[in-house]
Amino acid sequence: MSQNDNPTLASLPAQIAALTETIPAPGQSRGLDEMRRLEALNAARTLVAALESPVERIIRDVVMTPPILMALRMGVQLGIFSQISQNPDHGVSSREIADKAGASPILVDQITRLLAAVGYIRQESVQCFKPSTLTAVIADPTMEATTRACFEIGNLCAAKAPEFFRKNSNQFPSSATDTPFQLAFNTQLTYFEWLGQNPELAKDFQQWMTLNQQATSNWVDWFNVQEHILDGFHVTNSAEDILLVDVGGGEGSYLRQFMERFPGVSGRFFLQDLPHVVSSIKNDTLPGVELIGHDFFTPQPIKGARAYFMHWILHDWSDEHCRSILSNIVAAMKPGYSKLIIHERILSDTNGDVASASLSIMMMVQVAAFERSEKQWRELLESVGLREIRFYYPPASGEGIIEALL
Ligand SMILES: C[S@@+](CC[C@H](N)C(=O)[O-])C[C@H]1O[C@@H](n2cnc3c(N)ncnc32)[C@H](O)[C@@H]1O
Repeated sequence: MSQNDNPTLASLPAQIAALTETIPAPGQSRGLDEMRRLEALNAARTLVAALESPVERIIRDVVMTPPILMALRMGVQLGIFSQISQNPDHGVSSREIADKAGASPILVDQITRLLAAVGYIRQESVQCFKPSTLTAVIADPTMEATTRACFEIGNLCAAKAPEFFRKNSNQFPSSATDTPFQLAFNTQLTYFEWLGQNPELAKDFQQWMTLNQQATSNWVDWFNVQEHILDGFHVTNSAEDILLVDVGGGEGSYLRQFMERFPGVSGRFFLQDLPHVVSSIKNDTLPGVELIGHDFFTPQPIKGARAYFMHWILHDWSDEHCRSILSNIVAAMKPGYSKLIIHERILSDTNGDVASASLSIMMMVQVAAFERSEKQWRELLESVGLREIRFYYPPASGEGIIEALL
């Protein structure tokens, strides 16, 4: 019996289409719970891998990925997503997009053709487009900023990486001032020093941080903050009641999340980051938070807090730099009381996930750093005298919590 005679295989396209129809739209009340959704997504990816030939897969990754990324970046630059999402009923023509952007119509045609083919916009008729489910999402200013930041910086570093590694005999970058980033941007500055001199991209970068926070599971919902932080908090009704210091806290999205989840808890909250970041935070966006311009390579000025929190800080630095950052916090911690709370990926030693492995490569090519496994975290924290190191994993996937005491 040929495969075409096998009734199960012959009806495969119809079976998959019928199954697809049963999946509720995101946010619908009878939607899948998050665990089930991720399990189903993995199963669907296995199905695609079974159907796609190896050569098709390789061509998709190697040949098609760069133009798709470029079309997404150009979609932002030409205002394609915002225009189409603002005109859901009538749709927008290539000519209208070109006129508004001052671009040549044939350039717009090139970009819209690919964007429609990959589902970011929907083709209504010849050269006329309406929103798909992705259009309004990518037209959001945070998402557009993320697209710019990841393309302008991350993509360029990745593109320069093979040349960089050829020149350095394929060794892991030895310092944050000698990575594909410096080659790509022809600079001797580190990534963060360079951002300090490029305010537009620095703003986009902080938006990307906010997006990451919105897109990943919320640590205050799954980590037992009450038991691990609040229950042991000494309240003396004095200026010494410091609950949380967010070290390198960016624009404060994680602090805001904490305060919204636990409104009314007593104690002081601090946000620290480089002066150019802190000074860009608008006063009314973080009520109740004390802002401090602080370089975490210098002594920690806030002593004896209940918790020192860091998200996406240590993965930006080599072990040597991390020891310096950590030692400054350790010197401020009250033994047996202050907790270090690190919110980062914890790499598994086998069968790693795509997101963690990709982020680790991004860290390597931009800042000579990497994501860490449990063993690497433990060795790092023990090397600065921390103890009672515990690991907590989110319910589905994403970033964990590493807790330590002095
Ligand atoms: C990857 S971002 C994470 C920001 C924030 N924790 C979040 O998750 O949204 C790293 C942060 O470290 C800050 N940073 C870099 N070097 C620093 C330094 N020497 N001292 C203090 N903050 C620094 C950057 O400005 C940036 O906001």
